[in-house]
Amino acid sequence: MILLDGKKASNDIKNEIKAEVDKMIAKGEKVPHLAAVIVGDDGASLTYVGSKVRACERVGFESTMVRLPHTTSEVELLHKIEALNENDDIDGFIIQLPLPPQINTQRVLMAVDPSKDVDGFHPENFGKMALDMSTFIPATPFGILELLERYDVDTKGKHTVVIGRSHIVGRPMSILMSRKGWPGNSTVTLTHSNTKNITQITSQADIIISALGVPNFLKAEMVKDDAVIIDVGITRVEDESHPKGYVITGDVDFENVSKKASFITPVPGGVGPMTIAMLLKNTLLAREQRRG
Ligand SMILES: Nc1nc(=O)c2c([nH]1)NC[C@@H]1CN(c3ccc(C(=O)N[C@@H](CCC(=O)O)C(=O)O)cc3)C=[N+]21
Repeated sequence: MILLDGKKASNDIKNEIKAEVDKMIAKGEKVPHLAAVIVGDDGASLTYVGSKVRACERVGFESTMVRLPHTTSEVELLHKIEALNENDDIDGFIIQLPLPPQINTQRVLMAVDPSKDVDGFHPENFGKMALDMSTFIPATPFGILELLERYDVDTKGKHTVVIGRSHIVGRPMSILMSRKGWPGNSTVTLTHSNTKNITQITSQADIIISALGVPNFLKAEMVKDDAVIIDVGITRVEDESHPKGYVITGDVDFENVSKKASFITPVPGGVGPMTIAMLLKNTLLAREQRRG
């Protein structure tokens, strides 16, 4: 079994990005500037956005965190987005999800200038991705592709089973794994909450990408020998014995599944850190495209 070490790969990527930023600085160019908008004070969301800001500092990017109260109206958020779209100093920005219930997420994501949409959530960018056009690929799926590539995982002609059809992971992942080229070229089955007999499907998978959010959902009995296992789950499970009061738990019963797997991502330290590294990569791309 080979561990797909997202912590290590993300550090390598950050060093590569840092080297690019150093070149920009040496030439007297403006460095990439990422903004993150967070509405409300959900603990997990604040942690993730905090990690993104720290990652920016680490590679030499400028960053701005925009904090809005949980009572923010959709119109107020749309005005903030308009300001970020027009602010020439900002190269890319993200609206941290989930948003409070009074705000329509799809309308908000459609308001982001596609050229600054480093999350790749705008329908124009999602459409481009589905059509193999160059665009911002959503950070989590992008990070998974990057991990498969860095560990030289063979995906061609393999059966990939994706669990979960979310707009930010499962759905784009199913499209990307079926695309021509590598990583990709696999035969994809997209499973979800209405899938019947999921064990019958996962047992036939060469590659399983689980983005469900149910701790320890994927058991050893559901996996065939030598499968490649990608765990996107990051649920906080209460645990009094831990200083933080919780442990981050993946979708995969790692202890038992890892005994059968050829490659497997740990949680934490797998897909999560890759997500942050690829957001930085998209922001660097946004800067380069805006410079022309
Ligand atoms: N607009 C938007 N873009 C996102 O990319 C986005 C989002 N909204 N909403 C929530 C999800 C989740 N997400 C994670 C990022 C990093 C870790 C991460 O670094 N995880 C660490 C552990 C972090 C911890 O201690 O909680 C790890 O897995 O090792 C996890 C999850 C980005 N998301």
